[in-house]
Amino acid sequence: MKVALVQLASPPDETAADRRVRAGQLVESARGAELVVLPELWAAGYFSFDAYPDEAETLDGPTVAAGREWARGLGAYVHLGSLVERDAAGRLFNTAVLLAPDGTIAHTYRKVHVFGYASREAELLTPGDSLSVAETELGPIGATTCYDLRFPELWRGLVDRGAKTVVVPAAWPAARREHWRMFTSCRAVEEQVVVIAVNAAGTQRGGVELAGTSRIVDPWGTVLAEAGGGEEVLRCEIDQSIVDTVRAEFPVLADRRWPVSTADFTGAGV
Ligand SMILES: O=C(O)CCC(=O)C(=O)O
Repeated sequence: MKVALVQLASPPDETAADRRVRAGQLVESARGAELVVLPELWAAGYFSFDAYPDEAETLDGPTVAAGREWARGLGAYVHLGSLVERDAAGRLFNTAVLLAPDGTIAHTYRKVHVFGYASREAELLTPGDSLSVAETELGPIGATTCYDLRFPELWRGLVDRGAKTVVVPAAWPAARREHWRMFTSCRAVEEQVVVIAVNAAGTQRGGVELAGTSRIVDPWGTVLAEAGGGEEVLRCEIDQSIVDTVRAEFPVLADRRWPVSTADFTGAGV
């Protein structure tokens, strides 16, 4: 699978409309990739919390409309990262969208673990309550977003639903870059999946510096590609057979004992 990670910046002095145009140019430069992935809430800018209500859109809004065109134009899957979605009841979500090469929506995922540390996301957005694995021509792709990296039970839920690749759009600050590296590697090894983690770059509202460092990690823990700190398009070709090979040779998932047999863990202990 040929992938391109669009590690986009969301400078506070750029409008969302201008950013969509610029993002489209970067996406176009990824021609030849079968899957193109963008970061979390890049149109509004993750740290532009005051802008969430104004930039919120439905799945018929300008960001998904642009993504449909990109997907059709490239003949590729486009994972739009995520956008501030407004539902019919007026609630706001951090929603990831995967578009198929014909421009149709392959799946959506509303971020479950909204973030509240030095962030107003948890105050402004409603958490999602379901997991999603899309069956695609590129294999089963599971959805997570940013902070979800710290919750392994969500990842195990994706693996139990068949995920072999997991995409992680993010707006992860540079202050915790080593956590980002550690969790993306850890989840890949622990869940025996390919992790495609695409972070934002640059400095956002409030002077928050993003880590960049988008990366692809295989289930053996090998880092197949890693970006620098600035805006860039990172390309990589992934041999997806690595997932079945690693799972067969080192059958950690098959060796699970809980919750397969919880009775084993009900003893009094020491
Ligand atoms: O967990 C972290 O350190 C960063 C999480 C985050 O920035 C997010 O979920 O948007």
